[in-house]
Amino acid sequence: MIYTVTLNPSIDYVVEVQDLKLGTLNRMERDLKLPGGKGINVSRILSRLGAENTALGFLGGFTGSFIEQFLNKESVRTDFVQISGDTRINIKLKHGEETEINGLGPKIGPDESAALLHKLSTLNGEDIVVLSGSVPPSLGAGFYERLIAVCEQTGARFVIDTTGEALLRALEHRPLLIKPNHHELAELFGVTLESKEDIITYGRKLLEKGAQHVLISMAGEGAFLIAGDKVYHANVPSGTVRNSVGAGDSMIAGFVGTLAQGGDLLEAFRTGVASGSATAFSDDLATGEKIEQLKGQVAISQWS
Ligand SMILES: Nc1ncnc2c1ncn2[C@@H]1O[C@H](COP(=O)(O)OP(=O)(O)OP(=O)(O)O)[C@@H](O)[C@H]1O
Ligand SMILES: O=P(O)(O)OC[C@@]1(O)O[C@H](CO)[C@@H](O)[C@@H]1O
Repeated sequence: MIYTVTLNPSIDYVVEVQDLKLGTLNRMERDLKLPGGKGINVSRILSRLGAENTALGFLGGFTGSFIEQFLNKESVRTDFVQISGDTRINIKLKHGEETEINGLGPKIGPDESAALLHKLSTLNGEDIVVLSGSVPPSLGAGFYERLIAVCEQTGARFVIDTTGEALLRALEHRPLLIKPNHHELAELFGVTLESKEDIITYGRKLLEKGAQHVLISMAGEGAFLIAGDKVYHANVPSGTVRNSVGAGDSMIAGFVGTLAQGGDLLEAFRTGVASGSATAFSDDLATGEKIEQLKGQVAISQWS
């Protein structure tokens, strides 16, 4: 079974304003309220791909109830720790370009964090845990390390989608997958990546530091998968980008869901890319049908 962990879920309040003017009243053309947070997005796509999963993390208040009900209506299984604070609301403002304003997130108390660690301690070696997204400030920057330690005790494999020090510290624990985009990869090493060869050189370093598979997404410019001594490249399908929120999460879901269902590495890569693009071409996250449709447009070749 796959478990996703979203420490800091959100309602994503998607607001479309045609001609945004700061310092005055603007009226919305359209708005949309969606359950958000990276692990939750992974869970929604996994369910659409038929991959059994449970969404874990913290939810509280009226915003938390909205998310739980929405997920349950989509038949996403949930087992969140209920907290006393209100789950945050993140604003996704579409005004020709996309501007995001993400909340800090509620305070998580010691009993609440202990309850999540306890849930994870019941997993086993058959399970995969996807750890995604920001950590609420009250949990402290090292909280992912505590979750990884529990995964290691149970034998569950883990995927981590975070940035900076937290990602680097996770590598020695041999994550099944990490998925930086090329900008995050450059930031991790404090370098400028001038060419595809540079991207591969630094991607390989993440493998050397412990990651089992490294996916490097480059938005509309394709993606690399680095595994063992092989590097594969995928093109991305063409289409009209409507929304980039959750494209990376969809890619992770497509990859991990395929592996968990017994698919091979290249099929996982293909499904990952198709899932990311299918979300980029949709208002909400991708549907299973759209992902299937796009898979045929993803060509994978061995790069080196
Ligand atoms: N312009 C695009 N055209 C086609 N596919 C895209 C485009 N942008 C994103 N995607 C798809 O989504 C995947 C992930 O995109 P990206 O590299 O932007 O990751 P990310 O930065 O983690 O995404 P997010 O916007 O969710 O943070 C890509 O590999 C690709 O499959
Ligand atoms: O603040 P974080 O946890 O870094 O990111 C949260 C978030 O921006 O990521 C998801 C898209 O990947 C959205 O659903 C959500 O609003």
